[in-house]
Order: sequence, then C-alpha cells, then structure tokens
Amino acid sequence: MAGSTTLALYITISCVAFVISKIIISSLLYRRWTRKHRIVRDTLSGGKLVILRSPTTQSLSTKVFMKKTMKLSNKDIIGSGGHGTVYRLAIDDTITFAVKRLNKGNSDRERGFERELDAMADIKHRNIVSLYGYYIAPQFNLLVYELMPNGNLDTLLHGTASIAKPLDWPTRYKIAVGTARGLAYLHHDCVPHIIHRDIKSSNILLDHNMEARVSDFGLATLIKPDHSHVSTIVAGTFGYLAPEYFETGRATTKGDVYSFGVVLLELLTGKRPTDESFIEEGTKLVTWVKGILELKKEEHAVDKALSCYPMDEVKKVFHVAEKCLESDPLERPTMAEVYKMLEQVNTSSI
Ligand SMILES: Nc1ncnc2c1ncn2[C@@H]1O[C@H](COP(=O)(O)OP(=O)(O)OP(=O)(O)O)[C@@H](O)[C@H]1O
Repeated sequence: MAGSTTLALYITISCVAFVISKIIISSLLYRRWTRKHRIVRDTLSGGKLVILRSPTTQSLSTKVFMKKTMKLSNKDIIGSGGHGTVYRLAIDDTITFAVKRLNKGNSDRERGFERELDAMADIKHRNIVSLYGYYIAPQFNLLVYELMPNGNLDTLLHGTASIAKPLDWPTRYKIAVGTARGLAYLHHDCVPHIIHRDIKSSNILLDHNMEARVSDFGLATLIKPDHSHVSTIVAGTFGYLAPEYFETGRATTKGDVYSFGVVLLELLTGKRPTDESFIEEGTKLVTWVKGILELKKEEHAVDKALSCYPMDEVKKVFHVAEKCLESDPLERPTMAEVYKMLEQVNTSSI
C-alpha cells in the first residue's frame, strides 16, 4: 500500500515538474520572440502589425508607418506578380520600403503568405532580400521588405528603352556569384533548409551596389535535412522548371540548381528562356545553347549587347550552366559546388 502511495506521489511530482518546465520554456521562447519583434494592434482596421527589430526599423514610428501604408495608391506600384502587388513606401527621405500586398479570399495566396513569413523571418544574408515586418488584417496581408533600388534582373536584361545601357560583364558575373551564394545559403545553411522553387530572373533583385538579392518566397518549401518535398501541383515558372519536376511534382534543391542554370544562360545570352524566336523554331533556350556548346562555338551564343568580355571567363560560366542543366538531377552539382565553381572563374573581382 505504502509502495503504491509513493509511486503515485512520484508520478504527481513528475507531472507537475513537466508542466512547470513547459510553462517556463514557453515563456522564455515568447520573451525571446517579443524581443525580436514589435507587435502593434491597429484597432482601426482590426489588423496586426509586426515589425521585426533591426537598425532600419528602430526609429520607425508604427503610427506613421500605418498612416502612410493606408495611403498607398496605384502611383506607388513598382511591380506585380502572381502573389500580389508591390508598392514603394517612403516613410521619409531616408527610409523607404517595398510593400507587397496580398488580397485575401484565395487560399493559395494565404499559403503563399505564411510560407513567405516562415521562410524569411529569421534570414539575414547579403544575397537575400530582408523582411522588415508584416501586417495581417481581415481584408489583406502585407509583407514589408527592404526596397531594392535597381529593380529586378529580368527588366535589366530584357527591358526596353527605359534601361540606359546594357549590363556589362563584371556586373553580370557579380550577379551570378551573388545569386549562387544566396541560394547555397538557403539550401545548406538555413535550418530548416529552404527550397526556393521559383528561381527566375524577375525574382533576383538588385541593391544600390548591383549586388543580387533573391526574393519572392511565396512558393518556398521548408525541408528537414535529407528530405525532399512532394507537392501535388506543378508550381514555379515555365521555362525555368527542371524536366523531372513535370513527371514527379517533387520539389528538390536540384530543381533550384536547374532554374539557376537557366538564369545563368539569360545572363550569358541576354535571351529569355521562352524567347519568341525559340518557340517559332520549336526549340528553347536550354536546347539551343546545349547544341552550340557541343560544337564549342560559345561566341555564337553570347549576348550581342556585351561589347567587351573575357572569353575565357564566359566559357567557364557556360560550363557551370551546362552542369546545372544536366537532365539527370543526380548529375547536377549542389548549389554550394556551383557557388564555388563560379567564384573560381575570376578570383580577383569578388
Ligand atoms: N523588395 C523589392 N524592392 C524593389 N522591387 C521589388 C521588391 N519586391 C518586388 N519588387 C518588384 O515587384 C515585382 C513583383 O514582385 P513579386 O514578387 O510580387 O512577383 P514576381 O516575382 O514578379 O512574380 P510571381 O510572384 O508571379 O513569381 C518584382 O519583379 C520586382 O520588380
């Protein structure tokens, strides 16, 4: 009898200790979270604004932020995509943000929003666009990013008259290395690892220094090490998707490597992956370049807008792209290897 009373006592003490430790751990985690974030409830719109603590947001008045955000209009639009509209938000002469607005009512967008938050909240890297905060309201959600003054790579490479002069080779090379560095960080250094799933030139933004920043994590997948993600729908952008993705629907880091290979070809050739001339000829950028590389005639594929470039470097970058674009994903290098190979193309310029 005494034995069973002692046992009951032990079980009770263990349960109480377990519950207390859970409460302590939860409150410590909450305190850590609130130290990193600043939460403001906006009673007018019924929304919740979360500003992530950073040197840029330190002096930011949330009242001013909300007031200016609510006044955003069509004249402030800097871009739009499948997941929302992006506005330029100027708080004052020194503080500007890019605000992505996602309308509610579409569950895909909701999922995109949550994925983007999960994927981005803790990432701080020189080649990834920083998230400064977010706003959740009944009618719409907002993501607040650092503003990239030089826009996106797609416009810089393929845009029309508004672009003053074509990108020179050192800038293209720097963008290639920076993007590879950012992607290698997502694949290998983030916990959990992140598959971007929508690498394309319009998702590579340029800062004031023409340093590449990977953006748009709307389709990103968080994966545990050594696992790949299986999705039931084919997502991503036509022209950039790895061939195996159409068959398996499986998003893998090697799928991102393939898409990055397509971006390298855009930088080298100045052509879009779905250029009209390819469609007319029943081919595509990847097939066209592979044919030229087999003949060892790289100079025929180089962007005509590049007036002066070191042929040996260009050839090496074509070679890296070729490896990224292997049909068999197992033959493709990892993003860390791609970054290393690119870095070695010109050791003096980085
Ligand atoms: N932080 C930013 N700074 C400057 N411009 C930005 C920023 N974020 C997005 N943009 C601009 O807004 C455009 C739209 O961005 P968004 O991520 O919504 O869509 P997308 O990548 O073009 O298309 P999709 O979402 O369909 O893949 C970008 O191409 C870019 O030009």
